[in-house]
Amino acid sequence: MNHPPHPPILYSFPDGASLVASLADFVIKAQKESIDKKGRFTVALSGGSLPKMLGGLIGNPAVKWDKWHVFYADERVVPLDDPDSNHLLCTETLFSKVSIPADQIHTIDTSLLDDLEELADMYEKELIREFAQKDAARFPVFDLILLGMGPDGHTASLFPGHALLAEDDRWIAWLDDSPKPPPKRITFTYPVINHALRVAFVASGAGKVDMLRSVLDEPELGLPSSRVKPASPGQLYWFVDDAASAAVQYSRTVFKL
Ligand SMILES: O=C1O[C@H](COP(=O)(O)O)[C@@H](O)[C@H](O)[C@H]1O
Repeated sequence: MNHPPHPPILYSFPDGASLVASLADFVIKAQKESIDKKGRFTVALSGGSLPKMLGGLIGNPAVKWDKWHVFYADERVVPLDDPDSNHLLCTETLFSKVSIPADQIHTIDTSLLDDLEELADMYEKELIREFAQKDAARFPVFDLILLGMGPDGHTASLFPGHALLAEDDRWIAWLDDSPKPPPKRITFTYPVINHALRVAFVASGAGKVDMLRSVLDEPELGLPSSRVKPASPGQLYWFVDDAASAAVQYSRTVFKL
């Protein structure tokens, strides 16, 4: 049975290098716990600035890439070789440099279907195949979901004021009116995000300073990133740099493994 969410844990680092290194340590620890328990590590990635923040994992012998099962928290519905594709970005930044078995990278294959609803259904069925029988849960329980936060407070493809913020049934949703281009997108819903064991936001730079303060200090605004509240035993983490957290009042923690 799930319980109310624990408060988020905020880790703020003086520079990008220490953020990248500590995020790698955190992911490796999560990976080890998951593999020790279940023999695999299920992780969802975002696009935007997130993939390059995983650079500390590349070439690290502690990472068991063959045990990784990778999904997308969201995807832009463009050809897979389009510069806007989250899959292309993750492939160029990470997958091409590590050895995750190809059938364990769960792409949202935008070339297969034109209809957004069918595409969302197809990906939902893929998640159901991977999780439902194994975990017998109403919603999948990811070991780790890695999210970014846009300057407007959006996360995955869940945007301020959008009707999808209220979606409480589907695992995967679609939209054709994203305020940030490209307009057509596929996204995890909150029930999926909030059932994960660990959710980690990664945000850096002064461009995020106002939004990070609003998300952490003014949850009553209901911004999309504030609505990420994994139910206990799940835990929400924020990995940020001091430039992004400069205006935050929320209590700080120095990350040490
Ligand atoms: O459009 C998107 O934006 C968010 C945030 O991107 P960032 O560059 O500000 O980190 C990203 O997490 C999401 O995957 C992407 O589709």
